[in-house]
Amino acid sequence: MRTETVVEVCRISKSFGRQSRVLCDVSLTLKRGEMVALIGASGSGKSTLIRTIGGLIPVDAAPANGDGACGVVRLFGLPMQENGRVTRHAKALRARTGVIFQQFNLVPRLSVLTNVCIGSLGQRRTLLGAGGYFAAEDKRTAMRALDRVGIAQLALQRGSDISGGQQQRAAIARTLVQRAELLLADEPLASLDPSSSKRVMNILSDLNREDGITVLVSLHQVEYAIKYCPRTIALRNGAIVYDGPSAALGRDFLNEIYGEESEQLFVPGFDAPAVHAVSTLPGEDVSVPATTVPSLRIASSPAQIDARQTA
Ligand SMILES: Nc1ncnc2c1ncn2[C@@H]1O[C@H](COP(=O)(O)OP(=O)(O)OP(=O)(O)O)[C@@H](O)[C@H]1O
Repeated sequence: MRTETVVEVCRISKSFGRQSRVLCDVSLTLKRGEMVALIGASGSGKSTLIRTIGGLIPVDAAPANGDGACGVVRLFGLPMQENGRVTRHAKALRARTGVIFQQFNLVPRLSVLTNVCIGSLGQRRTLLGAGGYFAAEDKRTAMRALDRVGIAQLALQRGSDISGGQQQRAAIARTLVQRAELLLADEPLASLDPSSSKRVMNILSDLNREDGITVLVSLHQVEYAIKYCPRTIALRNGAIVYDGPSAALGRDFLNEIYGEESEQLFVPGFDAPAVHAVSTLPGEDVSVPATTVPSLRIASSPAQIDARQTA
């Protein structure tokens, strides 16, 4: 049986106003059940790529001369973006896609429970009843989701009164209530301490393995990519410079890709472990000794990357 393609990005570029391009001819494919890290130095285009995949900002229209570019983003086989426009499928596709931002995920003055209940709005065909209250069943579902991410006891606190890590966990709970099949997490660890970061990554990893949710998570620190994500896509100046096993991302290799910028990607004192147990799809575990990873060339064209993905 062929594994379903959940995300297909075909040669997209993105510019803001007259600035030079922030994303340059980016292509990638994510299969159902993958957990993939997106790494890159500050300003490399990680957030922009995640936002274009989520249909939150339009990509540039493909050049009129064709030039081999197609400029399409497809989710679940349907176009989210084409011809420089977000398509009419966007609403339905967004309902299947959870997005977690670096911060400002919660409405501060609403309770954590209500914030999580908001995830159920995409499932509704009708508006909420008078007063905008959620039904008891919605609240029970939200409580189960909060329990799953370990913060059920905070349900009645205001969104503004819980810690950054707890806010990220509440945002993840909301995507559970939403029943998202694809989770796009844009630097969810950006403002968290190491212990909160590990907790958030463990939750994302559990959802990926246990529920088969496809996860694309952008990360500043490569150690989390290596520990939690079997595959990493690396951006530099808006272009993909590597797409392959995270196990290959040793200090030397990153230095080769990024030069001095690679220092931004490590926490001080970090050394890449020699062996990484990684899971490519739910239930499928493989151990990849770093020393046995074939010498990986840095991708210089989408064709090379595609060839590696299908190898
Ligand atoms: N709305 C916008 N208008 C103009 N420029 C933008 C906009 N959004 C992003 N940029 C620019 O695009 C480039 C890439 O930004 P982006 O936020 O995607 O990078 P990033 O890799 O996520 O960075 P960081 O890790 O610091 O969050 C930056 O130079 C940024 O200034």
